[in-house]
Amino acid sequence: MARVADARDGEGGSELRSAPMINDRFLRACRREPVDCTPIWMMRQAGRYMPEYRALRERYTLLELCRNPELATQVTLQPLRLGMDAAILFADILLPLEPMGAPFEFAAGEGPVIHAPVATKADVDKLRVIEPEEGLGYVLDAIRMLKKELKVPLIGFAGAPFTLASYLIEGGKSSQFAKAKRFMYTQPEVWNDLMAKLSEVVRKYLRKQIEAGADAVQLFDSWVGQLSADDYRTYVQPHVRNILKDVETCGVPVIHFGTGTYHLLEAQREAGGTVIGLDWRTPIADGWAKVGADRAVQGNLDPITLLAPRELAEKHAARVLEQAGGKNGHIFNLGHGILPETPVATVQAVVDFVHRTSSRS
Ligand SMILES: Cc1c2[nH]c(c1CCC(=O)O)Cc1[nH]c(c(CCC(=O)O)c1C)Cc1[nH]c(c(CCC(=O)O)c1C)Cc1[nH]c(c(C)c1CCC(=O)O)C2
Repeated sequence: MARVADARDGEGGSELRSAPMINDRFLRACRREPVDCTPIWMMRQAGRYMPEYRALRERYTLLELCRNPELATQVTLQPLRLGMDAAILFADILLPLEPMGAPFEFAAGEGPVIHAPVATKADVDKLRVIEPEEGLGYVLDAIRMLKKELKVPLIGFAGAPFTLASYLIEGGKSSQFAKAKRFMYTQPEVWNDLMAKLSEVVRKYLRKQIEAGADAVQLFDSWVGQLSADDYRTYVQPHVRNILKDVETCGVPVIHFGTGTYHLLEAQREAGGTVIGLDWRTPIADGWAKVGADRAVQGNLDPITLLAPRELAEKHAARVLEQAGGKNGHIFNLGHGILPETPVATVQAVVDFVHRTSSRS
């Protein structure tokens, strides 16, 4: 742990400010060390499927929850009653866009809406490469607050440049990413500038999250599976590599996540990451073979199986564990975020099932 503490805090006081960590099986698995049982957490584990989250959302908007460190702390802690082995900071990948000069809102039923989507070189030139304290200090405050409370590791995160650029250019959610890809093909130099600016912000932001106390960080490249392997290597990989190679020197695990990425796993591995995320389309054993035995893997239950009868969800969870083969270096997770209509009882059942059936003792 000394390595982690050193990298984390220039003031040398982070360990004193933190509550003692009692359960570190998530961090051990990230480092491919032996564990007493397979650790589990779930992407979007704090969210609308939980009644206590919905109750808070009646009083506050999503952005209000994110921007208030006390509320963000409270929401981050909510799912831990289900026995998760890690907490993920409550925030959103889009938060850096506003201080960079691209304000947005979450419109009911529509997802994010960027007020002025990026279309031209002038739009890219206007975006500011901010320092994280400038405009994102509330996220760092929430991390410091959480570290006083937590008995499990805290995961910080950021969006990867392709996924952020796709929201900026599309103006919101998209299915084919036609605007973003057209931009990439028709204005490759401007694309490169945009990716470089986003990467620099993300690199600094992840470093600051680690300094504030994050025990691991995850880079969400949720939509990068839309690209061919060639295009990934040309237009995206150098930027992701710049982020990951730098952040890896902080000494905490870095999780590199995407969906629909079976064809990209080798290229993602080259770009970096202590742990590579796999979605449910990729059998863990196949994905792990592509990613290499020197990396840990995270995944990959289909989130929709949590809407099935509990026994079936458990059967799918058993299959994930079986494919991971009880090897060191598997972190159980969903292949993507949990759906709002998921029954809490099924989440609880799967967490208990994974702990019970993967027990090494
Ligand atoms: C693409 C992306 C976003 N945000 C995020 C991603 C990458 C992961 C992924 O692919 O799902 C990441 C994210 N967003 C949120 C978290 C919190 C931490 C967690 O528990 O995982 C994390 C890690 C809160 C949130 N961010 C959002 C919610 C929905 C909640 C609400 O309205 O209260 C939550 C809990 C809103 C959001 N935020 C985003 C979208 C597209 C939406 C709307 C879609 C939806 O409604 O589910 C952008």
